[in-house]
Amino acid sequence: MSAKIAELLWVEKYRPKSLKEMVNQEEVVKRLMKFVEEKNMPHLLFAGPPGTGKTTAALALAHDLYGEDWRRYVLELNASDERGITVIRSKVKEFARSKVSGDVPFKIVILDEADNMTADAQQALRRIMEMYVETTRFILIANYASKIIDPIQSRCAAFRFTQLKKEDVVGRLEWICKQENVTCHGDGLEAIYEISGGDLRKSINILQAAAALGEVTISNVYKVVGLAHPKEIREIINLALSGKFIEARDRLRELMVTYGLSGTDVLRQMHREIFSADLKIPEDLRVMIADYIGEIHFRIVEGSDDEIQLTALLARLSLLGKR
Ligand SMILES: Nc1ncnc2c1ncn2[C@@H]1O[C@H](COP(=O)(O)OP(=O)(O)OP(=O)(O)O)[C@@H](O)[C@H]1O
Repeated sequence: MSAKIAELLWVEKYRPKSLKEMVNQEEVVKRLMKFVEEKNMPHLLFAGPPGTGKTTAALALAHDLYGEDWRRYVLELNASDERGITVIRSKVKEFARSKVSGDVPFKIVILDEADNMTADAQQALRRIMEMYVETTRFILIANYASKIIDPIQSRCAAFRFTQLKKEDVVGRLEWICKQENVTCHGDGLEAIYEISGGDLRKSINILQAAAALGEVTISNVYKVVGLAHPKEIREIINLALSGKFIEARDRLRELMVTYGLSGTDVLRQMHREIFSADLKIPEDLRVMIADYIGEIHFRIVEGSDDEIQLTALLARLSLLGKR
């Protein structure tokens, strides 16, 4: 990626350069720092959910081992793009050929998305790892360690990355806003976390898109991800339950046009709101609505008309409210 693009994308701009800048993943960072201290390490396997810092940790480890010049000693490959094991073999061969200088006696090959390789390709990879072990260490990155064949797993020290916690994600987003001089609101940042879970890459991308609309408010966040504000969904449910069927239907139409929502988008959001403490309705009502949503969802997926089905759902809610 060119330096210019990296500067434009906040995920790259704010990617920690050194291990000590990583957010959370304390156990992992502590063990990696030991390798830096000893200037030695085995092959490594990083596994865990997307956007939790696996690639970042691999690059930061290289930075801390080799210093500012680290890129000379690192070969980054994407196992799923450059699928052919022959490509990997020839690139690694070429890379491992030149001698390492300095006090770290090996270079590093980072193989991203290693779990997308077929078992055969992994067998070939294992042989490559053995062949160049004198001069090269591999860092394999995967979402699922279980998809990596046993012989490779047993040759690697395994590191498990965990989903980042809410306070970690929100804290990091707040810090980025400060660096960028962007105004952010607490509920906007929390909404980002709700949408992206502990995936910090996704969170930072949403943050940047929302900031481009001015401020990071909850409505800008929902706008950029193409979802309705949960409050608006709850209002529609409440309108229907209180018998204001026509008004509920008009609001729903408006919402779908504004946010470009499909029938299943609406149902998914309604389904989420049914479990929200902010929707003040008795539990037996939640049970019935959840049941209706399931039925309507099935009909839409089977090809029934979005508008007719959503209107039917609102009609049922209106009748329920009249019980
Ligand atoms: N633990 C973390 N500390 C600080 N920033 C992080 C962390 N995890 C992720 N990020 C941010 O998210 C971006 C993506 O992270 P990274 O590429 O390391 O994810 P990954 O775990 O390798 O994900 P994937 O499995 O999708 O490749 C980074 O550029 C960085 O800005």
